[in-house]
Amino acid sequence: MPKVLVCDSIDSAGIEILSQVAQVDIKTGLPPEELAAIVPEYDALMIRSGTRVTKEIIDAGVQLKIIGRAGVGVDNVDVPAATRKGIVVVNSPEGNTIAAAEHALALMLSLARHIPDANQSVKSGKWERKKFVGTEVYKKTLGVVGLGKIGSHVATAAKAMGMKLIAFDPFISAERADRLGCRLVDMDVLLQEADYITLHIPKTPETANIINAEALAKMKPNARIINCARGGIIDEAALAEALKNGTIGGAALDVYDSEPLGESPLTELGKEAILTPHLGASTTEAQVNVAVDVAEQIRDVLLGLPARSAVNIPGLHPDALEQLRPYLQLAETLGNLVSQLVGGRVESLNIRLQGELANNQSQPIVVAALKGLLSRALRERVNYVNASIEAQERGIRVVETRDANACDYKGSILLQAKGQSEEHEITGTLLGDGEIRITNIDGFPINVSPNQHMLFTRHRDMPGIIGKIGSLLGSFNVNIASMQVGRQIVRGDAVMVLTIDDPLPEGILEEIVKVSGIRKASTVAL
Ligand SMILES: NC(=O)C1=CN([C@@H]2O[C@H](COP(=O)(O)OP(=O)(O)OC[C@H]3O[C@@H](n4cnc5c(N)ncnc54)[C@H](O)[C@@H]3O)[C@@H](O)[C@H]2O)C=CC1
Ligand SMILES: O=C(O)C(=O)COP(=O)(O)O
Repeated sequence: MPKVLVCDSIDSAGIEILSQVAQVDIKTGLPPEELAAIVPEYDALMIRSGTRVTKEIIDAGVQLKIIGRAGVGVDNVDVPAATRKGIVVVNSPEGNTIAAAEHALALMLSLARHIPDANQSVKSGKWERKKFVGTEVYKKTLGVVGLGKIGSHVATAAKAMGMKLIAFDPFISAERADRLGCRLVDMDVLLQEADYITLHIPKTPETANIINAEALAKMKPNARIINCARGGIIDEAALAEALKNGTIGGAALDVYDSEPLGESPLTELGKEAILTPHLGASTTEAQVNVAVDVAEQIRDVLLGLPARSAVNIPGLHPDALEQLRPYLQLAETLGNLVSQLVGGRVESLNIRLQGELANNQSQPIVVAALKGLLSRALRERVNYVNASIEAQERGIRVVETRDANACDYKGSILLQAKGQSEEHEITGTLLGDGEIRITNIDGFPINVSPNQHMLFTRHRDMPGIIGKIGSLLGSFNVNIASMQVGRQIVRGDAVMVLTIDDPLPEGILEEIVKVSGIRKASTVAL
């Protein structure tokens, strides 16, 4: 039974799903050295933001197949290191959207009405109505940085409260912003015009410290900023200084550069700063959503099925993936076949998607073909996660073309692989029942259902040659399952594909090429 290590607090609904297919160990709050010591036993890790999955942990995780992040941000996982090792990283892109958006809104209103400090004051026996006079958000301008899932929900709710909306997000269209009632502006305009700024961007090298001393200096003196996205997007020292100096009016933070926050100038501030301990996703509903979403994906991957929200595999909607799955198998088989025909190192691969496939998303098909191409050299070490990187590192030039008018079949894939001394081309399609058919080899039409053991020959089309090969195989006790010949012109060049029941015995290939008219023979094993 596979083993899953749950490293952070996960809702029991997720644990139940995992327990159906795996032994589940729950060990939260492990120091990195202890995690590194036990990770070799595990097939899967399930984490939240509390665990850092570094390259060291990934290297130690020799059995790891999947890392599941029960939430959105995967900045605590070394995704490139996982990809390099062929480990799938999945998250739950939508499970906590509402929770995070509502927390940002709660923080905005808390800043506007000083709720945390007023609550503290009443609990300490005081009645300070004058001290806690607030401001309305109605008709104020909210600047949304990052108009993705969470930012959009915040924008919709803020619109309903009568706020004016501006947004900065270089990756979304003005039409989408328009539909949300937002005016897209550049960052400087947003900093200068907003009364409230709310951050909903991932932490990346571009967004690190995007709110620094210079940005804070551009904000209105009474402006307030909310960070419910990631620590490190705001320069915390510069923010503490700006709040102390009155450069800006207030800040509410849920996330920090280093968590738990510990000693920080932020904790010494008054009612102008509101701090929560990374609670954005901490609602009962969101925790059930993310736990179920990620546990299902871990279960599926452990059962050999694809994950719906892998961050390091070409993404496809599950329905689209289901539709494409037979073609992925076809591409992988053709990749494997063509690499064996080429023999040595493949230097370039041309992938042509034909017929109805030409209008499809090609990336998963390309990855599948590369997986097949590399499987002879890398065996089970290559998978859908690392095939592209492995191909890139081996210097394989990949060219992708499309031909919607190639209409011999509904959809077909042509692979053309070039090695140092040989170049081969193979086309395949799917029959109605999803069965794979090879329809062309090196320009010769053929109709072969690929088999575990095959023999390919290139020969001159002349009387007697097929019989000679048949008797030769018979003399080595090789049973032929099927035989197909393809030629372009009578008595010209031809190809022959034999599917056989067992691997060819040693020495027989040498005998086959001695037969008059045979130019070349090679075996292929799937
Ligand atoms: N506090 C908490 O507990 C939670 C925090 N989060 C964090 O919230 C953030 C946003 O999450 P989602 O809305 O689900 O992500 P999303 O991917 O739907 O949206 C992110 C948006 O940021 C935009 N963006 C990326 N780089 C940008 C840049 N340099 N400048 C401006 N915009 C940029 C993207 O175009 C996208 O529209 C993530 O960092 C996530 O980790 C998410 C859930 C809970
Ligand atoms: O989903 C996210 O990105 C979050 O930040 C939530 O973090 P958490 O799962 O609550 O540790």
